Amino acid sequence: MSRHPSAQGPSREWLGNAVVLGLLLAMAAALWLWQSTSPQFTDAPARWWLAAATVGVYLLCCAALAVSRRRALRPAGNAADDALPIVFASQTGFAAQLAVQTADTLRIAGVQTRLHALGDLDALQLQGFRRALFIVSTTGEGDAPDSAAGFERRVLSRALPLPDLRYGVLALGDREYAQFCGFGHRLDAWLRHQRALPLFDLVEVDNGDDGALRHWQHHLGHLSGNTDLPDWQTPQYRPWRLQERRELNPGSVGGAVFHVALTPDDPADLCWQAGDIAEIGPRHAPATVERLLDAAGLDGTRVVARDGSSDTLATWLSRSQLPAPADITDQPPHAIVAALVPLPHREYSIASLPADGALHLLIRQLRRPDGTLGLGAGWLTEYADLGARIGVRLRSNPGFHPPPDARPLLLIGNGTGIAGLRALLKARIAAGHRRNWLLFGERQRARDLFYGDELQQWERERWIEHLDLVFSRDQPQRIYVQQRLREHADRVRTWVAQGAAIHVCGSLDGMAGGVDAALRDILGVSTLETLTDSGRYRRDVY
Ligand SMILES: Cc1cc2nc3c(=O)[nH]c(=O)nc-3n(C[C@H](O)[C@H](O)[C@H](O)COP(=O)(O)O)c2cc1C
Repeated sequence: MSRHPSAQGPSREWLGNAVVLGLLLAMAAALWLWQSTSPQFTDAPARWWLAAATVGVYLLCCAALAVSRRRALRPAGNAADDALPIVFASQTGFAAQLAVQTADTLRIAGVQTRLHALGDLDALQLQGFRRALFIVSTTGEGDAPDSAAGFERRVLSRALPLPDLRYGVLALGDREYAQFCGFGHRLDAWLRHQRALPLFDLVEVDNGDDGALRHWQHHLGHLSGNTDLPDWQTPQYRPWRLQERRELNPGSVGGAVFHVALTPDDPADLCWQAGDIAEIGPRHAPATVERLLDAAGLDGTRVVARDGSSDTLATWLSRSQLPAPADITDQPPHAIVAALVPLPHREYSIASLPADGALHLLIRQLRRPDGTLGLGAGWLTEYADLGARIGVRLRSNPGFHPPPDARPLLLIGNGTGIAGLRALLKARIAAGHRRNWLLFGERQRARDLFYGDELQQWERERWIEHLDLVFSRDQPQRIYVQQRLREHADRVRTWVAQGAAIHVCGSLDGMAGGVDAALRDILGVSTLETLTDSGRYRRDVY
């Protein structure tokens, strides 16, 4: 429902005006009587009652005007308006351009949006938002863009409770500057301080990096419920091979989870750090492509060139959004390939180190409502044959790299989140750092303890000082990592006092929020904010 005046209809406006006019006439009559010499108004009590009634009517008019003005000023993005506000602050235009691109992407996914310049917003509008995306750059030496400097002075300098707001921040910057994404981080910290809840963690973009922008798109996909939208910029995949695939949890009540190992054609591609992300180019099942080719009466073995590379028509189709058979039936293969849109990438936390000689991924098979497998899981866990070529691009994720020193490290996660934590543990062991505490949750110990032998061996060899495993369904009452964290509140405080960093990897829904709330209660809001600001509390949650 819109709050625009025209949508309320002229009759309400006329009625309102008529009421105000009536009240004004009543006041005029009262004032005339006040001055009158008529006997019933010459005695003092009657005159004072009349005066009080007149003042009361006047105050009522003022209050009605204030309420109607407040309503008229309320922004388009309030609870009554479903359009998702996309708020941007740009110095040289890139953030503004990405705001438009974000709005276009969400529109394709069926989400209505509304663009706002941050500098034009006021506190009242912000309080009206239930969800919002912020796309902001940093200029000068960590400054807000000029157009948003006033907003920072007016709004960010004060408290403004925003407990009903859920938000995401895309922070543009350049790592060459000392205060990388400084304004984005200040905005994010302020929003968190006002008790707004992040939809996902802040995404930093270094110098327009395509990979970070694809990560933002990945979040837009989840936000809109459509994860199959084309990438803004297709990754430059490198050729890797599927070397190993193993189901880790047969019989689990959850979705099947696979350990997948990939090896590069070029050994120089074995180059990443613990905490980094692999972007994978998914493909359709061969049977799906064959059905399309049969229906369109086409020969899939025809070789076609595009953008300097050659492949069969079937291979081109397997990497692309599939057209309807009728749209390609009488088309020449080169015209079909020229019109194809590449499938979007899929992201996975890397579970190994280059020293392992392979990229290890942990992938849960997720199914769409119609029962078919999702794009990435389908390709990597079911359709690709061993030895098949897999397109991979590695993305640095500095926000989740291990601490550079021997400080204690508290690793918390659930489900496939163990992937990123395993890489961090391997890096800690390689560096000789023993003060590691792993707190991991899944459903049943007998089925879902991924990499259990390895973890227990690390514990025996004292590479893991504390190994806390929490299985939600192994006892009548459900327990999760956040409860176990609370049980160990004293140890958490001791470790943090000793300089520990905290890394969280796994589900955004449930786990990450629960752990965040537990840490707030255990350490206090201001300590947790300090840990976040100093990079000692880091998350890779999805
Ligand atoms: C004069 C100038 C100062 C900048 N200062 C910073 C800075 O302090 N920190 C940072 O992370 N990026 C800094 N940047 C990089 C910008 O944030 C980055 O180029 C961004 O993509 C610009 O987005 P915009 O076009 O929306 O303003 C600076 C860029 C310029 C031109």
